[in-house]
Amino acid sequence: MATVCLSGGLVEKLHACASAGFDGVEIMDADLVAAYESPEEIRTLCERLGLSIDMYQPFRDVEGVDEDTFADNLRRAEAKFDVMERLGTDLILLCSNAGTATIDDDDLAADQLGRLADLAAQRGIRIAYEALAWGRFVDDYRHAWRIVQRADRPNLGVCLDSFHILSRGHDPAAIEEIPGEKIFFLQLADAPALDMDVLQWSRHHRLFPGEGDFDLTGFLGHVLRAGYAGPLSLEVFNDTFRQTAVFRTAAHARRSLTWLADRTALAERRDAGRLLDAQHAHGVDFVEISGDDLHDLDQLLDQLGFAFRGRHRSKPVRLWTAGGARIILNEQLRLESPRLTGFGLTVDDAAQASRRAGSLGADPVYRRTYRDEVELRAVASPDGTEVYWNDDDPETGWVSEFEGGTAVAAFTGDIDHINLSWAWQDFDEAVLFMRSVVALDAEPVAEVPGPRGLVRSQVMRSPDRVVRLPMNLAPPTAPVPHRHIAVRVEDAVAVARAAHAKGLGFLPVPHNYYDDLQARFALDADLFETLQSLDLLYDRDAGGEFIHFYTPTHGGVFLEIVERRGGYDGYGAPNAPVRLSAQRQVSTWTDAHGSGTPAERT
Ligand SMILES: O=C(O)c1ccc(O)c(O)c1
Ligand SMILES: [Mg+2]
Repeated sequence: MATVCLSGGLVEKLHACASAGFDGVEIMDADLVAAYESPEEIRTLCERLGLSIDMYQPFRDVEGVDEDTFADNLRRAEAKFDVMERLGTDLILLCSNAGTATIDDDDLAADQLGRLADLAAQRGIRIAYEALAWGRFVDDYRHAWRIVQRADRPNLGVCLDSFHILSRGHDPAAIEEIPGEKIFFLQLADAPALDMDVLQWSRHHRLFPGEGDFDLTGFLGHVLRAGYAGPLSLEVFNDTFRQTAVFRTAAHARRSLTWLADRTALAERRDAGRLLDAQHAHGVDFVEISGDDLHDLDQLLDQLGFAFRGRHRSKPVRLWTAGGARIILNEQLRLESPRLTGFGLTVDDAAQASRRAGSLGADPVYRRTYRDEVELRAVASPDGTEVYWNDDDPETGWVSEFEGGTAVAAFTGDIDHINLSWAWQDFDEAVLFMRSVVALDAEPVAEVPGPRGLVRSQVMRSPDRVVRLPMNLAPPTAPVPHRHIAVRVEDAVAVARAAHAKGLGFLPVPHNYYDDLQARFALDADLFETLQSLDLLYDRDAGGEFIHFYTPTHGGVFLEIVERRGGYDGYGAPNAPVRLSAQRQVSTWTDAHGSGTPAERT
């Protein structure tokens, strides 16, 4: 772990690395310079914590300069070699010159690196030369390797950093042409696919492996096939991770490395460090809403046509269902306003899913259960939202613990998707959590316009696409992140009509939306009239059509009813701005006028 990834002072960072299970660190020059502890004290602390100091970094701007400047560079280097001796580490990272280089000449660069290496050799120090993506004359790892070959010193090798290579689109396959023992160090970082200045991208937007768009499994495969046997180190410059609690970020980073090592072990057919096979979810078992008083939600579910299936035998928990859509209302937690606090997934082997989650460092959740009740296996996601696994038929299993319900649902449904919003500091960790612990795949990041700006959104889904979790970034001002449950039905128009008849107020859709819909799709008159009269939304893609509507929000939750016609594969994203604006309209009106919705006014 590079200490630059974490928040706080050097001593805290080292404690956090050790407690997360790292066995070595790259110490950042800036972290040491700002520390009150001497290099000897840091060395002792690392020894006691069981951390090796695998590298000291970075040293900058050595090669491609005139002789006077180079002489000063050697003087600077000697001072850092002194510090390394006191720290007890023998490897230093040298970044390709991005600041002072004036002479573009590989022979000169090789000569200067060679002379630096000779100076280092007198102290038993090795140098790992890294091509920065924004280096002045050397910005490609293949170029750095050519210079290292030309210098031809035993204590001079390369440092490979996935960010510099993949951000520039350089083919990592040529890594296999470098002998493994000349790769002195490996730094791993993921990143979102952005089109921006590469230095800014690197310094602010790197992510832990599994959180971005880089193919790190493929990358690491090339490095291992080259014969590299040194540490796998994370070097992630990211403003969010520098602001979150240091122990938590270290644990999060460790999960990322465990996951990547496992994926690569699979790809490379190595068995070392292999996790249990992932359990792919094949359905949503239930979604749970918690709050102090959930009677408004009882009413909402009743109006939508859900069946009340009863109360739990031993807990203040109620169950509503419609076909395979099971919604639990839980009044055990003393939350002031309702929140979506958990969901269950069906898998082949729940015990294995939870053992694998444990190996990935996920926090187990304990729910009070009695001997004659079904054992619940769950873990807590980054913001505490609980994820359960079930490998039984729910109808004969946990559902039978609910008693006293009689009604039959007005329709059959299924959970189509669960929309989860996350606070800014939890989002990246949530992507990794869903990918690693919950074994979902990540779709590319999208941006949805809303009244408060563009909202970052990313869909996570099971390989068979049955379980879908669109995730988005909650506005920083929201007191509770809004989340919703989308229920798929055969006939959304019929469900809407019946719900209207039972007095359910929908989110009012602006007339302008329907004008625009007609302009885009030229719908037939009947369908158009139906949509408009019932406040329904519509979308179409190459595969089919989508009809949907949203209920009003209760605390932080609302429901969506969706109908997929043909092979429609989206989530009505083009309608999200209209939904967000309608929700804002309702809450603005409520804030200003106390209660009620515009729909109730008309
Ligand atoms: O942003 C930088 O300057 C920087 C420094 C050291 C590294 O290893 C690196 O990848 C980037
Ligand atoms: Mg680096």
